[in-house]
Formats: sequence, C-alpha cells, structure tokens
Amino acid sequence: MPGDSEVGFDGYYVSRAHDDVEVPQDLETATSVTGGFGIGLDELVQVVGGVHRLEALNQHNGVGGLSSLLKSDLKKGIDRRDDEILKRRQAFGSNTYPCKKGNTFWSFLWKASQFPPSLFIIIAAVMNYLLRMKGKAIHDGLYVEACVILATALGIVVKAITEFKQSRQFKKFSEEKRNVPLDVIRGGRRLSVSTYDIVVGDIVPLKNGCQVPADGVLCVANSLKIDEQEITGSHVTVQKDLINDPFLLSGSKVLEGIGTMLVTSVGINTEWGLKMENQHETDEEKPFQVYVKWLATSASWLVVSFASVACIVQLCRYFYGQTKKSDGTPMFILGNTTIDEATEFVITSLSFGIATIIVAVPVGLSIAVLLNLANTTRKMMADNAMVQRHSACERMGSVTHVLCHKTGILTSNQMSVVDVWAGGIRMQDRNDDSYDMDNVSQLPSILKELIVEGIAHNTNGSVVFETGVTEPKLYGSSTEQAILSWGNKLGMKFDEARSASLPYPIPFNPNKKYGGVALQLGTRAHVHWKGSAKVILNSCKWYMDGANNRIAIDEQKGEIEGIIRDMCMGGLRCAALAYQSYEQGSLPTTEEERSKLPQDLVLLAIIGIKDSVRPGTRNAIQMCNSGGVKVRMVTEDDILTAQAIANDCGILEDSSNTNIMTGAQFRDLSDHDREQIAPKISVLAQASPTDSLLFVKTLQEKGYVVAATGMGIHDTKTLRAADVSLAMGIGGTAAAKENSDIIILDDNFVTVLKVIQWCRSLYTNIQRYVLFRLTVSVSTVAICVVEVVFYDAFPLHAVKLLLLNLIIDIVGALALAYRPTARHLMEKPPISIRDPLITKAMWSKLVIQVIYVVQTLAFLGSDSILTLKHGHTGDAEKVKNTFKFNSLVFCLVFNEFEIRNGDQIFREILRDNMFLITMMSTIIVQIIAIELLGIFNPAVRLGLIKWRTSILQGFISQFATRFPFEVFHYYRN
Ligand SMILES: Nc1ncnc2c1ncn2[C@@H]1O[C@H](COP(=O)(O)OP(=O)(O)OP(=O)(O)O)[C@@H](O)[C@H]1O
Ligand SMILES: [Ca+2]
Repeated sequence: MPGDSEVGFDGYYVSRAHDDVEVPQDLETATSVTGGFGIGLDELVQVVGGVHRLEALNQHNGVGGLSSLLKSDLKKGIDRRDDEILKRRQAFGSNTYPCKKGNTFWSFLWKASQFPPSLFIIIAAVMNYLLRMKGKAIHDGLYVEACVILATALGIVVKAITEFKQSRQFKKFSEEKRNVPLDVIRGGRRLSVSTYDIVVGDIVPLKNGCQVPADGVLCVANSLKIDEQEITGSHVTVQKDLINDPFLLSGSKVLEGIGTMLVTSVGINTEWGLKMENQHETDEEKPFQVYVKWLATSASWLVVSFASVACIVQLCRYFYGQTKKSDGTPMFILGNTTIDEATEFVITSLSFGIATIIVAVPVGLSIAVLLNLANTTRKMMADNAMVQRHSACERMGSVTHVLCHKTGILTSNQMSVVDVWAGGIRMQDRNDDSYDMDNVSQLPSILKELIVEGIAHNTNGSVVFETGVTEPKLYGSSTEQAILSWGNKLGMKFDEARSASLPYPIPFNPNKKYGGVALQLGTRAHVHWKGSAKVILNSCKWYMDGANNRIAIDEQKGEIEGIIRDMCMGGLRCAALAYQSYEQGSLPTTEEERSKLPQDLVLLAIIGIKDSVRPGTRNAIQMCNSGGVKVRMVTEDDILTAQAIANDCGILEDSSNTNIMTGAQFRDLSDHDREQIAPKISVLAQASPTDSLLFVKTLQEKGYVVAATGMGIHDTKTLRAADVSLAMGIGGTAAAKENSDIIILDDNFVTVLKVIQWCRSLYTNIQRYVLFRLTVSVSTVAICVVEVVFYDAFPLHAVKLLLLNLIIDIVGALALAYRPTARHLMEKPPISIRDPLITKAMWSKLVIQVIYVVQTLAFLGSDSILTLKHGHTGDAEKVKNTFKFNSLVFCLVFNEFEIRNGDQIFREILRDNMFLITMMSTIIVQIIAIELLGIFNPAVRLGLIKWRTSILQGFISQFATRFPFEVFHYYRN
C-alpha cells in the first residue's frame, strides 16, 4: 500500500504502557465506541480532547491499545474516502486562530485626543469663546470657535481612524501570513491544503524549518528537534521522539530532522490558540512618530510663549499710553478711558494671541506622518511587500547594502535538470547534441535502475498521478521536484519504485549538504545518498561505467571534477547521486554512524540543475547600484555557480574574481582584514548562516546600514541582526517570516527595489511636510511678533482668517502624502542614517522663506501699495489685513509647490493629481471666501490689482527660497 509506507505507520506508536495504573473511564468509552472507522478516530479524539488529554492518557496503561486502535482506524481510513468522515472531522473546529485582541476604535480615539497640540488648539478656542462672552470686542460670528474645534476634532478622528484601519489591516496580514499551503495526508491521499483547512485526524509530514500547524502527536520521528519558544518561552531546543515526548504544539518550529504527526486539535482548541485569545496587541512605535511628536509639541510650546510675549508687549504699551489712535492721541489715558474700553482692548489683544496660537500650532504634523505611512504601506502591499514593523520603513530609506540569497530571490526557483553525467556519458539539454536529456536509452540498464531506485526512495518529495491528468503532480522542494521530474523521464514509476521497505532515512542536512535513505531489498540492503556534488564525490571510491561495471574512480576523479566545474560555471546547481550496498544485517545501527557519509560510495550520477535568473533582476540591481545601494549575494551554493549567476544578474560587473569569496575564507580572516575586505565583497559563496551573520555584523561595524533576506530557520539570527530584515513570502519558513520586518510576498528581487523606493519616498514626503508645516507656523508667529512690535497692529486679527489656515494644514498633509514614487529617488545616494529629519539645508530654506514672507507683508502694509489716499480710514485697516492674509496664503501655496517640487522636474507635478487638486481647491476656496461670500468681512473685497499682487508675491517667494541654493550649488560645483 503506497500510502502506508509514505506515512510510515509501521513506526506508529503513541505511548508507553504502565501496568500499575488504572484505565481511565473515558478511555474505556473510547474503546467501546470505536467500532468501525469513521466514528473511531473522530470520537476517539473527542474523548481524548486534544493533546492535553492525550498527555494525561499517556501516563496510564491501556494507551498502548490506543495506538493500535488509531493505527487500524487510519489503515481503514485509507480505503474509505468518505466525505462523511471529513465532515465529522471538521466538526472539531477549523484551524483558524483567534488573533491577538486588537485595540478598539475608542482606545485609538482616546490616544489620539491626548496629542498636546490638539489640546492647545481646543483650549485656545474655548478661551476665545469665553472672552467673547465677556465683552463685545470680538464681533465675529459665533461659528468660528465651533469650526476650529470641529476641524481639530476631525483631525483627531482622522488620526484614530487611520490607526485603527492600520491595526485591522495588520491583523489581516498576520492571518494571511499564517495561511500557507501545506501537504497533508487525508484519507490515504496526499493533498495540498491551506493551514486553515487542516482538520483533526489529518496526517501532516513535518520537515526542517516548517511550523507545526496544529497540536498533535507524532507518528514518525527522525532526529526531530523542535523549538517551542513561541509557546513555552523556553529557549531550549527539545528533541521529540515517539516514546519520551511525542506531543507537538501548534506554532512550534521544526529545527532539524523530519517527522509525521497526527493532528489532534486545531485552532482555538490548541495551546497556541488559548494563548492568543488572551493576548492583546502591543502598540508598535511608528517611524518618525516619536520625532514628529516631539517636534510638534515643542513647536507648540514655543508658539504659545511667543504669542504670550507678543500679547504682553502689546498690553504694556497700551497701558503706558504708547498705543495711539489714528488721530495720534493715546488710546489709554488713566482716568479718561472707561473700563469698558480698556477691557475691549485687552480682550482683542488676548484673542489675537489666541488666534496666533491656532494658526501656528502644527496639529497636522502627526496626522500627515500617519497618512503618509498608511498610504505607503498600502501601496507596498499592492507591490507585494508586506510591512510587519513600520519602523523598518524609516531605516530602509538609508540602507546601503542588501545581502541577498541566490536561490529563489535572484533566480526564479523553477528548477530543471539540464545536464547529467552518468556512467561516463554526458547528457545535456542542448538541441544540437545527440546526447540529449530526453534520450534515456543510452544509459545502461543496471545503472538506470539504481538511479531510479535512489531518486524514488531518497526524497522527501513525491509524485502523484491524479486520475484524468497525464502530467503527474510533484511535491517537495524545487531541487527535489527537478530531480523527481528527471526520474520520471527515466521512466520511474514512483509508487511502484517505492516498494522497498525503509529501515531508516537520513534526513537531508542543509549544513552538510547531503542526505540519504536505507532500503531493504530481500537479503541485501542499499543505502542511497544524495547531496552537493563535491561533497558526494569526495566520498566516492567507485563509479558505475557505461557497461554496468563498478570501476575504481581514481583516474576518473579529475575528469569528473572537471565536469562538475563545467556545470557550476554554467550557473547550474550541482548535485550527485551515490549508493552503497550492504550484506544482510551489516547496516550501521547507531544514529551517529548512520548519518555519517561512508568513504566508499559508488557514484551513480552527477546532476546539473538549472535555475535561471529572474527576468527584471538585472535591471533592478542596476537601479540599486545607481541609488548607492550595493547588492551582495550570500549563498550556500558552490562558488562557481554563484559566480556565474552573479555575472548573469549584474552583481559582478566583470568576471574578475577579486570580490568573490567563500564563507570559510571570510571566516578565517583576522577581524581587521575582514573589516577592510567586507565592503568590497560582492559574492560570498558556500556561506553558512553564521557566515552571513558575520558579514552583516562586519558591515554594520563599518557603519553601513544593512538589509538582509532570509528563508530558512537558520537565517533568523542574521535577520535579527540586520537593520532591515526581509523574509521571503513563498520560499520562506515561518520562523524567517516571524523575525522579519518586511515580507517579500513574491520572493522577487524587483520587489526589494520597490520597497527601497517606497521607503525613500516616504522619508522625503515626511521631510517635506514637516518643512512646509514649520514654515507656516514660524511665518505666522514671526509676522505677528513683527507687526505687534514694529507696527503696533493686529494683522491676523480675525479668527475667521485663521480658520482657513487650518484647512491649508489638512490640505497640505493630503497634498504631500499621496504621491507616486519617483524614479529620481534611485538616482541619489541613500539618506544618511545620521542625518536629522530636518537637514541644515531645510532649516536654511525655512529661514529664508520666513524672512521673505515677513518683509513682504510689512512692505504690503505700506499706504502706497494699498493706494490709500487719506491714511487709514473706514475699512482700510480691514482691507489691509485681508490683503496681507491673502498674500500670506499665496506665499504658502507657492511654498508648498516649491517644497513638493524640491529637485524634481515640473513635469512630475503635473502628473500628481492629488497635489494639483488640493492646491487648486485651496486657491478656489480662498477666492470664494474673500470675493464671493465675503465671510471675513462683507465690506472687504480685494479687487484685481491686489489679487495680482498677492499671487505675484507668492510666485516670487518660490524663487526667493530657491535662488540662494542655486547660487550655492553653482559655486560649489
Ligand atoms: N534537496 C537536495 N538534494 C540534493 N542536493 C541538494 C539539495 N538541496 C541542496 N542541495 C545541494 O546543495 C547546494 C546548495 O544548496 P542550498 O540550498 O544550500 O543553497 P542555495 O539555495 O543554492 O543558496 P541560497 O543560500 O542562496 O539559498 C546545491 O547546489 C545542491 O548541490
Ligand atoms: Ca537555500
């Protein structure tokens, strides 16, 4: 029975028996209900109630009976492929896990409302309202404070919604991440199902690096080492076997060896499920958030203190009689001025201070950062990159080195055998060659039989012929599939070929790069080996020639090595098959002896497996190079293969091998030499996970920012050490994914490039918004202070005007957040990690812009510009203030253009719809507000000339901030 040997029921054993303990009640029930199959397994499990109960049962005798019971049930199950059975098994629950409890919307709202700048504004608005109640000094409509509060509240809600949505999206991502396809055995057939669809009673093969998908009990185990840290918290690796510790917990990881488990409980009924149910999501610190929060809060305090100083100065002046009416007499004369008049002035002054605070406090900062981040992660998801830790986005923009595995990232992971040497014959997949791969008849019969025997048994993959389909379905790793597919070409009938009983397998050891299997063939036994060609060849004493003779390898060894070299230089992964025959009873007995490669093997074949470079990789690597990001290949594969692939994808520009090294060479260098050499190495081949860890650390010590990719369970240390860790979504193990910041869902290097681009653009977007918002704040405060101190006026007196600024605030955030990535971002070196978010250049831009705005507005205040013939009379003051305000708005709008534009070409702005829309709407709102609605003051209309002047002032401001920089750059170059 094929399924039988596959899952290895012969080794099936659940627990030991203790004679001295009584049979528990429910076990008796279990045994009694177990008539035929169908009821058997299901009810049994129900009675047993998951691993915990099984464990308890394990302590009792009679459990030996359980094992044989299960065994016979399962055997019967192989014959009965009932949907009924599946349905009943499904009744035990689905394998979906409750995620960590997410925070509710209200908790996000509560958190968002505690943002100090928002509080400042709300307090200011309330105070303004109270002042209004007190006196009639503020004649503006009542809706002003309401609007300010509403807008601020809206900001808080937007922030809470964004964070809430992000947390929900993150939960969805985590669920998707767990949803990996898995091979299981159900009803005797091998199926590929999602982890979520596993049911109680499924048999799940476990291999190196995979995550245990549900709670269960071992049926077969071979040097199985498990990491249960996630569940028990202990760092100790546990050795699982059938006798002492056959229980597996969902969520633990297979570190080594192979095994097969029977699922006993799923989803919420598992240990892991219970644990998750009681856990709360932890808040992750978002990138830039800390800095921006600090910035916004300190800016707010500064604004408040400046506004207070301005108020105090104004009040002092007033009470000392320095403030004059338009006719030149002091406004305040002690004894003459009524209390009402004085209060009115005080209230106006205070409300001016409050207005300044409302404009200048940068509430929008943290909202903008959040929107940017949410938007970027969404776009990245669409580009197949799933961000797990947001803080990585901040570092990714600064990455200088990307350490990249070869197989599956740079290459397509679509493997096929294209070159074979066997029995002195070389067969290649070249059309012009008579020794074609398809021409299998050239192989001598005995050799072919041995090869087929080796391929069929010595694999953890399988070939399944489904009814009605001619092409068989292949399971296993890509390498295994390629070899199995070649076996099919040789005429291997997988199920038939696997007839021999297998005394023991030797699981493939990725570090030693070989694995094997022993098979009993009547009185003789064969041990088949398979592994990296060099390793296997070194242990071969013989080879099979073209006439089925076993010949000493000595003279041939050099030639075979030449063939391996030739294959490797062609970029092929090179594997070898070998075997050894044993007399009856002479098989090694201890595990240690078994797993050691004997030194007198018979070489059967050398296999060259092609795995070509993914299309687009070369281009992406070139773009990384131009962006100052160096791509380094770190691979476990042969140095020659690595070199060929590196040449193919453009990591090695010329074929000189000065910057290529093996892991061992790198390891053996002195610390000093290693530091000198590390930045120059392009390819590190034959590198173990510890070598790549060393590589990452050495680069980091030199001050580089390193991103590393990871697949296997052994890559986790490297991933943790790297500044940004990238796990592969398809080829990656659960352990690698859990320890990564970003998951590359399609395993494609092109996606890595996209991630870099997105993160760089995120950084510049945030930089730009911060610059814009600070310019608004500082300009407003500066104008207020200057006007009060030099002109003794209330320039931005009307709170209504300030309301508009709040709109600019939000609009500005939108305008700068929703931007497409720009190609030019990859033409610049990475952002230095030591640079502050606001660079010196930005500070100077800010100062220049503020000086420009202040002097412009002061200049606009002069009577000649306003064409006032008789000094300030009637509405003149109001016209002047509206005019100034209008000019300020246009300066800011153009400033936003300038900031958005940065060093980009104007053409790109025209493609940025969001930006154009927001900018246009700001201008339109401004026109409507002033001219049509006249909400600021019905009497105040600016007229064409003043509008033109305002716009011109704004337009000039672009050049004003730009010009000094152009000059600076001109002289520097
Ligand atoms: N299943 C296998 N059977 C036989 N040989 C294998 C198998 N897997 C790997 N090898 C051998 O080990 C070599 C290295 O493979 P390995 O998977 O360790 O590195 P890689 O995947 O090519 O590199 P990377 O570290 O970039 O992923 C292969 O060229 C092959 O000779
Ligand atoms: Ca690998």
